[in-house]
Amino acid sequence: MPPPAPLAIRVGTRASALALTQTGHVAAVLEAAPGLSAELVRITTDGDRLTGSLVALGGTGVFVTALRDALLDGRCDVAVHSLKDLPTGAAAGLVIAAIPERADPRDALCARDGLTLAELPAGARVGTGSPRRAAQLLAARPDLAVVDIRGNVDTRLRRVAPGDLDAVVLAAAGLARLGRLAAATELLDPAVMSPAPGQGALAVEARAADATGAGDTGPRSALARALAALDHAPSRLAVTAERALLARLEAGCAAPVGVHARATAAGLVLEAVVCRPDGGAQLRRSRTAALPPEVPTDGSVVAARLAAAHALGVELADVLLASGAAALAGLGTR
Ligand SMILES: NCc1[nH]cc(CCC(=O)O)c1CC(=O)O
Repeated sequence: MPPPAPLAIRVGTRASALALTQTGHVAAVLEAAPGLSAELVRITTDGDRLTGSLVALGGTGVFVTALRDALLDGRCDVAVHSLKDLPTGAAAGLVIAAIPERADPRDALCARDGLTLAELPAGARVGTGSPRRAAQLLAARPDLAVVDIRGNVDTRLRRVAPGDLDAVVLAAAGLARLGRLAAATELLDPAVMSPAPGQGALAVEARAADATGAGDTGPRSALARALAALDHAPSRLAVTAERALLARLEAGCAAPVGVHARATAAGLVLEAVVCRPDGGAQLRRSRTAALPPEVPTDGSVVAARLAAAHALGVELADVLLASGAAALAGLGTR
């Protein structure tokens, strides 16, 4: 008998250069899995169509709602998102089936003439559309003029030009995926510029029914197995803590909140900042959780480690809330 035709997986993606690069990586992994082939399905989201500032668009979900709708009505089988654009609230019927190995979560300063943040002249004009980046820039350098910008990575990089901006701040991961990391003049220390929750990570979303059953033998389980193999446990652990903090703070991706999780010998260290939008005040706090020792093959240990990471995010959020984070950053009011 000839081998069965591969199961064709339709991979939903936004059509930006960054999204196509990210999705291409995931599609290539699925294509290489036994029994699968992959094709891209381009979906236009509100975040691509509308040109207002991100804050005015309402923040949460502008880049993902159309992709989720396409998954739910069967126009695609998996959808690839930048995890930091994915709202923390669960979508009924969908799961984050894989979080591939995370790239560098840091933000990058892309300045003229190779300048670093400390070297920018007084009053320099720095572009970002992110309240989180704006507030931390101003906290580090109150003399800077922060300019609200939008657009894809290349559009933003082009704004660094005589008579326009002296610098922009972009995610290092996005620059790297586009082959533009050379434009970075400084990778900003998270102690100065705490990244967005989940920055640098991708989320592969799928219908719950397709992502379970990795142990079965039917054709559908080939997808479940491939997604499980694509998942990177340390990355999922880190972003679980970061997103638990974001959810507990009731902060969207447009909130002036930064957080960064890293694994150390002592356990998972979570460091977060909540800023007043003008950068005039910020709360920086950190907590560490000792995790149960890793046993990758034991599902209950994996679940216990994720639960501990989630609890760490909630705990650190509560520390911040007890210190006045909600009033400082205007959380829960949008
Ligand atoms: N909101 C836009 C967006 N979503 C994900 C990335 C970069 C890649 C990543 O963080 O994974 C970017 C661009 C940027 O912030 O510079």
